[in-house]
This record gives sequence, structure tokens and C-alpha cells, in this order.
Amino acid sequence: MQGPDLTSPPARPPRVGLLLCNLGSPDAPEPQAVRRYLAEFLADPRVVEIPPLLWWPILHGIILRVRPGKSAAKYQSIWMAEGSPLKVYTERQAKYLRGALGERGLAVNVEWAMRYGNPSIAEGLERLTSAGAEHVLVFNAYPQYCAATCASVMDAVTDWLRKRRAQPEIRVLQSYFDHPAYIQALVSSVRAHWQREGSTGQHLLMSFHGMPERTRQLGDPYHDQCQATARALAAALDLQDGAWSVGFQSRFGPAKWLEPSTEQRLLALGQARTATLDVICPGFASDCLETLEEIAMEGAETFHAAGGGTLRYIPALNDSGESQRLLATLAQQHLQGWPTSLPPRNHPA
Ligand SMILES: C=CC1=C(C)c2cc3[nH]c(cc4nc(cc5[nH]c(cc1n2)c(C)c5CCC(=O)O)C(CCC(=O)O)=C4C)c(C)c3C=C
Ligand SMILES: [Fe+2]
Ligand SMILES: [Fe+2]
Repeated sequence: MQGPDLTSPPARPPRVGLLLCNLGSPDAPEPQAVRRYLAEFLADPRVVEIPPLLWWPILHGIILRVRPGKSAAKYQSIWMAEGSPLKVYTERQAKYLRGALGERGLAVNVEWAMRYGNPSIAEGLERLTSAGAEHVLVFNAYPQYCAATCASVMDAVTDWLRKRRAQPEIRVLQSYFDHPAYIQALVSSVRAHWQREGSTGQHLLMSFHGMPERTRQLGDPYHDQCQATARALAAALDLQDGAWSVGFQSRFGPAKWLEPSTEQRLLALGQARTATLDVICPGFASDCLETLEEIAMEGAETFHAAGGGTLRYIPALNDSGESQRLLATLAQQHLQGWPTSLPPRNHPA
């Protein structure tokens, strides 16, 4: 074993930083923590676009009294030993990304952050810049752009910038809904699932998180990007029309949401006596409450009760090898032109 090389100066810290951002989870699967999380999340005007004077009485008078208890019980059913799946996988993705970029010869400091809850986006930016980052890539883990997610991350980034004198240069990875490396990662994931299960299912349902229909009419590209991802995945898997479909899940409140809903699709596929239904949630970079509980547990029950056979949930890309390659490829492409070369070591003569 060699000891540390004390004759050469310490390596210069990376001048480039990457912040991997996702939505966020409560700190614990308990009503109190869920309430704190939902209060922050559902007060974001990018998420609920109802004038505060109308919305706040409903949020504080009804939703934050009723929902935390119910949601906490659901969180308990999916919680991992290390914590919330969304956070556990995001942290692992950041760790692998740090290693993978280093292996590709890129000196990049990587941190991860949650838009709601902890660690916050401000904390992540603070950590990167205080460690020397002069350039920061804000990497949205969301494959499809939506104002409720990506624009909201930018609101948090600009809130932080507003308070800074010396600002880093900022770049944003906004979406990758049709990137060939993303479609390829999904294809590999579906094929690996079919191999594990020993058969292709009768139908592949691609379920994306829902949004109010109104946001589509106002010009949010989210719906079209979800459809584009689904078409690209079906084509790459060589699926015939009728062998796949799209649904939008997690409806919230009384307004009209994007259609068809995942629930409608599960009922129709169940009533059609589909024996094996594969379900993938391509919009989630990591598994979370919305996939593990709402689809793999509740969705399976809905499908079965309607007359269907087995619902086989295909895990999100999470911390798989495919995910690691995908994230590193996307990051590398978006870091081009920035000073990522490893700092020279000035060996004493
Ligand atoms: C008006 C309400 C909501 C909108 C709009 C919305 C958009 C949206 N959400 C995600 C991704 C995730 N959402 C998650 C949980 C979650 N979402 C809502 C409501 C809206 N989402 C609620 C109230 C919750 C909390 C859980 C509950 O009480 O039901 C999660 C999972 C978080 C976790 O901790 O596991 C994700 C991820 C997207 C991508 C999106 C718009 C495209
Ligand atoms: Fe959501
Ligand atoms: Fe849900």
C-alpha cells in the first residue's frame, strides 16, 4: 500500500458541478412529516394553479387535515430500510454518476436535491459552489418537461441565485423524452422484465403522472412529450397497435385531468380479460409512492377486480446499469465546453 503523496499539492477541486433534482418525499412515513411535505408541495403555485385566496382554505382546512394520515400509511407500505425509495435511488444515482463521469475523464462534483423536503435545491447549490463549482448543470431527473416539475425546479434555482452576489454559470437539462439513450434504456428494461417473467405480456400499459387538462391547453408540452416517449418505446419494441396503450395516473381534485386515466385503462383491460398485463411508468426515473403503491399494489387490485389476470409492474430505471449509463451519457452531452478536464498535477521538479 502506498501512503498519500505529500510532495504534490492537493488536486484542484472540480470547477464544474451537477445537481441531480427530483421531486422529494417526506422525511419519515409519519403523518406529521407527510403534512410538512404536502404543505410545501401543494402550496407551490406551479403545482396547484388555483388563486391562493381560493386554494389556501381548501389546502389548510381540508387536505392537510385528511391526507397526511392516509398518505403516511401508504408511504409505510413502500419505505425502504434506508428511507424513501425516491430519495434512496436518487442518492445512488448521484453516487454512480460521480463515479461514471470520473471514469469518462470528467472532473465534476455531483450533488442531489429534492424540490420539496430535504436536501433542498438551495442546499445542493450551496454545497456545490462552496466546494468550488463555477459552472452548474441543473439535471432534472424528469424525462418529460412539465411546468409543475421542471419550471418549479428553476423557480427554486432562481430564488437561490437572487440572493447571490457571485453567481455560477447555470445550464439546465430540461427533458430527455425522446433521447435515443433513454428509449434504449427503457427497451432493455422491458426486455429484461420479459426474460425474468418468461413471456411477453398480452399488453404493455405505459402510465405517466397526470396533470390538469387545462395545462395542456395553455401550452405545456408535457402531454405531447409523454405520447412521444410512448410511441418511440412501442416502435423500438416492435409492438403492434392494440398491444400497448398510454394512461395518466395520480388524478388529484375535481378538475378534468389528462385522459385516458390509468384507472380507466386498467378497468378496460381487466374487463377485456387480459391475462398478463405489463405496466411501465417511463416518466419516473426512480420508483416512489406513485409507482410502488399506486400502480404495483392499488393498480393490480383494480385490474384484478375488473376481471384481469396478473399485473406485472416493470421497475423504474432506478440504480440499474442502464440508468447509470443513461445519466452519464446525458450529463456528458450537456457538460460539453465546460472546464471538466482533470486538473493538472504540478509535480515538483
Ligand atoms: C395537483 C397536484 C399534483 C400535481 C399537478 C402533480 C404533478 C406531478 N407529480 C409528479 C411526480 C410525483 N408526484 C408524487 C407524489 C404526489 N403528487 C401529488 C400531487 C400532484 N402531483 C401528491 C399529493 C403526491 C404525494 C403523495 C400523496 O399524498 O398522494 C411523487 C412521489 C413522491 C414520493 O415521495 O414517493 C412523484 C415522483 C410529476 C412527474 C408531476 C407532473 C408531471
Ligand atoms: Fe405528483
Ligand atoms: Fe398517488
